[in-house]
Amino acid sequence: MPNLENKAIPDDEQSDDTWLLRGTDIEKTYDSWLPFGRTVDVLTGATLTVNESELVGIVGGNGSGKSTLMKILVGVLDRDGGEVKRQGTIGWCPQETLLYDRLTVRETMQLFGSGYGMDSETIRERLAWLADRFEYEEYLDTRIDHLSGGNQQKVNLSVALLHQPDVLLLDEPYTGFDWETYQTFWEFTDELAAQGTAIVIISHFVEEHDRFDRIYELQDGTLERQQSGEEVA
Ligand SMILES: Nc1ncnc2c1ncn2[C@@H]1O[C@H](COP(=O)(O)OP(=O)(O)OP(=O)(O)O)[C@@H](O)[C@H]1O
Repeated sequence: MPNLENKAIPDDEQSDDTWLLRGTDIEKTYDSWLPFGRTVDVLTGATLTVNESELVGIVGGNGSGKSTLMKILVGVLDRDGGEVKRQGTIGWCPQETLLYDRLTVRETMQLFGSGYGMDSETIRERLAWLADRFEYEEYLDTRIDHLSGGNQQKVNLSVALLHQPDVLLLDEPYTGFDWETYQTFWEFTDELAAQGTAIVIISHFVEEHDRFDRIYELQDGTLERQQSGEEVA
């Protein structure tokens, strides 16, 4: 295990009382299941801190390990080395929708909501609010496998938002959104950040970069801090 005690954290990320998510020296190798198959060293010491009210972007080429890192930060994938610390509740929107085809949208939210420990009335109210905001009220009794890809993605995102988590981890959450929904998404994330939510988004588009407080590029298994759009301007 790496020596975590001596790991330097840049000054602007040190604020001990406001951090909600910290990953330090995260390492991950995928072993091949085949006898002579290739092992992939995806993460070799990735470090980041996300504070309250921050919108942090993670960029990087295809296969650089962004989804792997996010799964480790969420806690759904084991790491080989390093440390992850979380404060508060987590909401995760995976790149591939993790929904049950045969459930309706309403049943999906009841299922995840009760998993989060929410009561039925709170789930109903929150779903009504999200469905109105992302404009899918007419599909609440439609089965997931009968929804369009964009509407499935809205439900996937809503599952992450349902319990109003303290930390949101979103893996390209707007894939398939139409322009209006895409704009709603960014307005909404700005509102959440203003209310104190810490948000991490895996992003591919350069045009989005000035929306972030901080951007990290994942390259060769580690995270390098990039200049955000505002800092460049
Ligand atoms: N379960 C797995 N077993 C073996 N290798 C894997 C597994 N999951 C991912 N990989 C490999 O790990 C590397 C990183 O994958 P990952 O999905 O984390 O990258 P990414 O940056 O999110 O890619 P993209 O931008 O294309 O979504 C890739 O080479 C991928 O093939």
